[in-house]
Amino acid sequence: MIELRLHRRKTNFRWVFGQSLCLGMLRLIADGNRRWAREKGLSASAGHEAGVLLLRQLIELCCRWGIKVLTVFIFSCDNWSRSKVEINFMMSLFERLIFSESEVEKFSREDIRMSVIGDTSKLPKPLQGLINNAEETTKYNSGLQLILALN
Ligand SMILES: CC(C)=CCC/C(C)=C/CC/C(C)=C/COP(=O)(O)OP(=O)(O)O
Repeated sequence: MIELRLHRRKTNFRWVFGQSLCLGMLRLIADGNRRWAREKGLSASAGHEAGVLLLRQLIELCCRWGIKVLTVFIFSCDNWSRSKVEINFMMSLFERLIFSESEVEKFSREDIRMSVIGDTSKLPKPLQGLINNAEETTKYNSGLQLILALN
């Protein structure tokens, strides 16, 4: 299994995907959203939003390259120490861009099975509901297994 910290400038995606294709699984740790935004003179929120869009592209690539299991660590316990505003923004991103019904429908059309690992009990209740719905809706899909590690 390949594990890397996802840093836009340092990651050789071609190499990573080549290796992962052989092994069928890839494990990523989201990192550097704020640094990337700062370098571009953007806000942390813009960095997180770009991070989620990058995640969507990675998922597409994994489907295309035939990777069977993609695990992404998108929120760690340490992240709770950030400001309330930033945490709320990250939670709203997860709700809107990953677990909303319309996004889950898209994942399902691509035959992606979604699962969440980690302690979800501290997440906002609406997000918990969306996660349950995503797991339930996609549980019989047999393409890419997308595992999102939260908290
Ligand atoms: C695959 C991918 C990129 C997904 C992004 C999903 C997302 C919005 C996660 C939010 C929390 C997080 C751990 C961001 C990582 O960058 P950071 O805020 O720790 O940035 P820093 O390392 O520059 O401080």
